[in-house]
Amino acid sequence: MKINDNFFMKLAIDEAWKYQFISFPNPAVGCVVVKGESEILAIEAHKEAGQAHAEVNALKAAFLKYYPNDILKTKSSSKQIHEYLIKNHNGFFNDCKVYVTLEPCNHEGKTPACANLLKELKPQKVIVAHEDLNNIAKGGCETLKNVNIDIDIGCMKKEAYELLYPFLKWNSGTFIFYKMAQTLNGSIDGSISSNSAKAYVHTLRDKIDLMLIGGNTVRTDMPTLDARYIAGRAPDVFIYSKNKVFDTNIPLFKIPNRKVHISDDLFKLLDYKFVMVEGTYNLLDTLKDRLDYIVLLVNPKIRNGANALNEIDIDFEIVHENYIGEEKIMFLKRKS
Ligand SMILES: NC(=O)C1=CN([C@@H]2O[C@H](COP(=O)(O)OP(=O)(O)OC[C@H]3O[C@@H](n4cnc5c(N)ncnc54)[C@H](OP(=O)(O)O)[C@@H]3O)[C@@H](O)[C@H]2O)C=CC1
Ligand SMILES: Nc1c(N[C@@H]2O[C@H](COP(=O)(O)O)[C@@H](O)[C@H]2O)[nH]c(=O)[nH]c1=O
Repeated sequence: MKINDNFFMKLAIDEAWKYQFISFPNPAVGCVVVKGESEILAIEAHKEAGQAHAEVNALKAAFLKYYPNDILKTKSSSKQIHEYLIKNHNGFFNDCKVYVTLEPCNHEGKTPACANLLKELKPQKVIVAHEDLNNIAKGGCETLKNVNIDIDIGCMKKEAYELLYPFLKWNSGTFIFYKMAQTLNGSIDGSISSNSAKAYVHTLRDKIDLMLIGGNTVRTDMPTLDARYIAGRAPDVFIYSKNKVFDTNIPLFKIPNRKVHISDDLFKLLDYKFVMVEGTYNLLDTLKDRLDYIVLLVNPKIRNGANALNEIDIDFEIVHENYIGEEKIMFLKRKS
């Protein structure tokens, strides 16, 4: 593979995908710092809303790579890191290139503006994959150009757009993704996922506004649908059902402060910004026109079990793929 801007930006994009959805309501963003021609000092991401942005994490990690015992390692809040680096950078970043998947923010929100930090640190070049479309945060590239920092915009823009897309959608309406776990041979019933994949799913449950689940799954599994693997918050639940008759003694109805909607009208979903559907092939076929992304978790085993319905016929594009332990995770969208 050629070591060029695309190579470094791909590292930033892949890092950001690890926190896709988990950074809600913020976008998933990744950042790589390279010293000189090709010395990679840091590959970082924005991990959670309220925590430091990708650039701040990457600039901190890059500095500590050269000065591992510097007092900077004790600074954890974004504001502290900004202030410390601005006072103590000593020109360290002047021969560095900073690759970031989204234009550095130009406004003070829960954390200080990344464009302001970069402006002070004066890296040799900032390479941005996608401009910020958010009216409040945009303008970072302009700020950097105004102090003569070399800027390049548009490196791996399509891939950066797929990364940014959930954020654009939940900011302007409702983002809906479908989560399905299966074995290598496509069976979907019983316990499939490893504990680490289940913990990942519970991390998603903790972040979403609403979970949609089919009526038959509720009757068959009598599920809880909480985030107990990570001691997280249980989302509201929408049971998609025509039948509408359920035993309300099952655990999902017993969670305090949870709203449970039982309906065959999907209009209610639009009251929520971030929705996860947990289901399998039948429901996927029914809901396919409404889904933004599909998250498929494939456990590397083959075993007897319930499988796909015969009539299903959907083509997907793989937007991103990775592993959670031994489990394959794929982010898919329907081919248009
Ligand atoms: N591996 C995984 O990730 C998951 C596995 N599962 C497994 O899947 C199996 C169940 O799958 P499946 O039988 O497909 O059941 P689902 O509950 O996922 O989907 C079918 C149900 O959705 C409701 N539904 C479908 N179309 C409509 C519509 N147009 N309007 C309103 N409601 C509608 C119906 O509920 P009703 O009958 O109440 O009207 C129907 O029974 C179980 O074994 C469960 O363990 C389930 C989720 C995730
Ligand atoms: N078995 C299975 C999943 N099944 C989903 O989890 C629900 C059970 O949730 P809870 O009662 O909270 O444990 C079940 O009804 C179905 O929607 N999901 C996965 O990621 N991996 C798995 O192996």
